[in-house]
Amino acid sequence: MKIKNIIKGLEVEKIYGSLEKDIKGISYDSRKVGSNYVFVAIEGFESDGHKYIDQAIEKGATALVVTKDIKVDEENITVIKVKDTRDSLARISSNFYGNPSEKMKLIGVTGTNGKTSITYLVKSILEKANMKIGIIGTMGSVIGDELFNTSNTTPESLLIQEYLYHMIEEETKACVMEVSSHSLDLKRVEYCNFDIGIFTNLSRDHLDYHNTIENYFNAKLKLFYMTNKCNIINIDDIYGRRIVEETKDLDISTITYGIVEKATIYATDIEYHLNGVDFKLNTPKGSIDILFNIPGEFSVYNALAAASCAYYYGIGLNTIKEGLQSVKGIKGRFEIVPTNRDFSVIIDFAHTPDGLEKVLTTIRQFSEGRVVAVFGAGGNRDRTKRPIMGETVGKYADFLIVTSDNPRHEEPGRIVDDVIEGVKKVNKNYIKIVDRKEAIEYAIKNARSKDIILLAGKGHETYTIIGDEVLPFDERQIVLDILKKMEK
Ligand SMILES: CC(=O)N[C@H]1[C@@H](OP(=O)(O)OP(=O)(O)OC[C@H]2O[C@@H](n3ccc(=O)[nH]c3=O)[C@H](O)[C@@H]2O)O[C@H](CO)[C@@H](O)[C@@H]1O[C@H](C)C(=O)N[C@@H](C)C(=O)N[C@H](CCC(=O)O)C(=O)O
Repeated sequence: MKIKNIIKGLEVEKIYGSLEKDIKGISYDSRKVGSNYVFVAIEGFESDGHKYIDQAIEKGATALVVTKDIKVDEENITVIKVKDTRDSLARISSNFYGNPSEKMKLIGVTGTNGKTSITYLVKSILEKANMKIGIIGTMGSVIGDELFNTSNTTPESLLIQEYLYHMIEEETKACVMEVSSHSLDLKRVEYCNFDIGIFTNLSRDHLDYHNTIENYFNAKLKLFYMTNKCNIINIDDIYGRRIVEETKDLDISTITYGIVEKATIYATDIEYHLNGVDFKLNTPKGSIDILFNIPGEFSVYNALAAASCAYYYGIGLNTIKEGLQSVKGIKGRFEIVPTNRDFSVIIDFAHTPDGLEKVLTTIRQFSEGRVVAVFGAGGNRDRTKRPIMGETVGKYADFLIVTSDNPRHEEPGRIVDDVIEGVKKVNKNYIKIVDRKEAIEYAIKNARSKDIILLAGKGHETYTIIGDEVLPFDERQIVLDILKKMEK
């Protein structure tokens, strides 16, 4: 594609050199530049892409997108100066891949908790309506029948556009994408043509990045100004009600959902049990009973969000029911590990105070024995939430084993101490075992009849991040190995 076509719609300050060159690819990382590439120099948090321009040229870049004045051989290298290279990266990536989001139904899901589950529920329902669906999110990206692992929940704009392009090639009709607050702030989803935006809930998280919950909210809010057709909002959440208020003058539809507040789509007759939750799904076009296979109130909210999306697309209630009921579970979301013992082990991704409260109150509804929580907090991420996580788990669990969870570059013992600071305020029944495998082993070896052991934080992850290393760590397998060892 010629440079002049790639930069269509780009806000350009100055251009040096020819726009007639053919471009074979785009990269914002000098190490990944190939022959006849555009290199986009981004001023990041750790480093500045402008420092790597020489390397990018050496590797074959023939065009540069920059924000700073630079000196290069203008005969051979085209330089495009812009105000914002993150925004520019999103624009040129979308152009390069033929603006794929305009050729499909794109559904964005944002909020602190529930995003991943909702993407899989939407996929399940739309598939029952004979639509081929792609996913971009925490558990990787689903394109056709393949799963591609991504390190971010919402990848960089270049990768998003590439994935959407491949989805179109696979004749995918819709993509459900988890949209993180970081991605909204860092313009990864700019120029994505969203049909629908879904809001789940908002609670304390990522304050290391956003500093205040208000900034965090404002980042999420952006999505609801980007959608073209419909915003789907949980109005039982105070921030959901704010989104409805803030976007009320936009010329798009709003569907609200909830259990408590008067919403467009709502649940009644809710009956909770350990293996799921039954409820009546009510819509303006009628009601239907749902036997949902994932327990907890949070599951009702997730199901309502997905049902609202399907409802907007005119999918009938029976198909919605079929789609919801055919989901037997979602990896790492209230996942019960089969132990064949008189105690239970549940793996859940909960890693925020609100997420932990939701999963623990759900367990509390059915627990007949003790609730034992094995959990920790991630390193190089929001420190302020650690004691609050400790206090929350301390309130709901009978016994706590505070351990490591992706320490990254921090000293794991110190992170555990930060968590314990909060635990101590409410509960004295805790133990510190920094090594997560040993912590799980301790929980299982000391389990009593009817105990429920919650392994919180890792969820679907099958690795642990220590320093820059990503090491294998699959909790399902670890539990089974420990049980096997105990049999000997
Ligand atoms: C804070 C943050 O989000 N940082 C993201 C950001 O990094 P950055 O732009 O600051 O990169 P940098 O390291 O300073 O480098 C600046 C530029 O120099 C370039 N460079 C660097 C070295 C070199 O040799 N050559 C070169 O060209 C880099 O490619 C980059 O373009 O842009 C990178 C490329 O897209 C992201 O990978 C990176 O995410 C980091 C890894 C991250 O962990 N982000 C987390 C916080 C995040 O985004 N999380 C959300 C939410 C998850 C949740 O909900 O729990 C997510 O969506 O995943």
